[in-house]
Amino acid sequence: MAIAYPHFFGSEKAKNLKPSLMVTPTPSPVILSQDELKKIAAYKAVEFVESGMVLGLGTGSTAKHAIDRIAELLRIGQLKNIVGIPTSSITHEQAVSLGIPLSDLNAHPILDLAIDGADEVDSQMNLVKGRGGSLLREKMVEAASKKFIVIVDESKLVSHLGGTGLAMPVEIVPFCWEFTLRRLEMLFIEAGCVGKLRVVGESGEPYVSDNGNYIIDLYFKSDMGDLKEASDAILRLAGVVEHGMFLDMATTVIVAGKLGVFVTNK
Ligand SMILES: O=C[C@H](O)[C@H](O)[C@H](O)COP(=O)(O)O
Repeated sequence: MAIAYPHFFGSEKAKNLKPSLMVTPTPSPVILSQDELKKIAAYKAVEFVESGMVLGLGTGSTAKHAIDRIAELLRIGQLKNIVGIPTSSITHEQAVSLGIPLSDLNAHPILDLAIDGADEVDSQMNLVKGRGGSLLREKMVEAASKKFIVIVDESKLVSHLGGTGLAMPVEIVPFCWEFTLRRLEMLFIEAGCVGKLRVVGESGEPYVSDNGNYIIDLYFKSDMGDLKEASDAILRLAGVVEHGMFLDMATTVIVAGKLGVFVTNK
């Protein structure tokens, strides 16, 4: 057994986690692309899917591989009677095109398992999600799942959330969005927080989520502090719908990297 990424899942901070098991060594000296690593993690996660499950279907380039694999196993009869709950319109479209039977949280308020990617994973299995804009539906579906497997390539591992200089997304209502953006920045003034309205490409037009909302991407110059306090403070702001920190939600993280595939459970 090998401890995966000792500075993350083997660290003092992570002692509530079961040691990671390296389940598959990556064939050496093959150099795998990031997308190939995402696919390896996704396929490993699908090994946990059983016939008859109600499944949360994540969003993004990693989750897409998992959905392709689930559809393939359904087609060849290795999986049966799966019901998928999609976390975005794009995942809904992908699943429909692959013939995966779908439903929603109204009909299935408790899911057996959700599988999704992440933008950042820390040593406590806390996540940043939503750089693809789907954080709200993802959080609703994944919070309703008995198990939530996160699938990432090793580039997503971070020592603390928001510390990569990359975005921590917050979904807000469009009404007076600049006001909400300033309030968000004020919350984290000591961390040098700068908020930017997400726009579509070069158009300058606001990106609109599946729920008709805008996304503010928060960038931090230094640590945003206690994550639970940060989460509560963001959610207390009127105008905020949800944020992309997924705290204490993942039950398993599957990391594919240069050394192999590692599965860590809570
Ligand atoms: O909104 C997007 C989702 O949270 C994705 O799961 C996340 O951005 C990771 O995406 P990817 O697998 O493409 O890196």
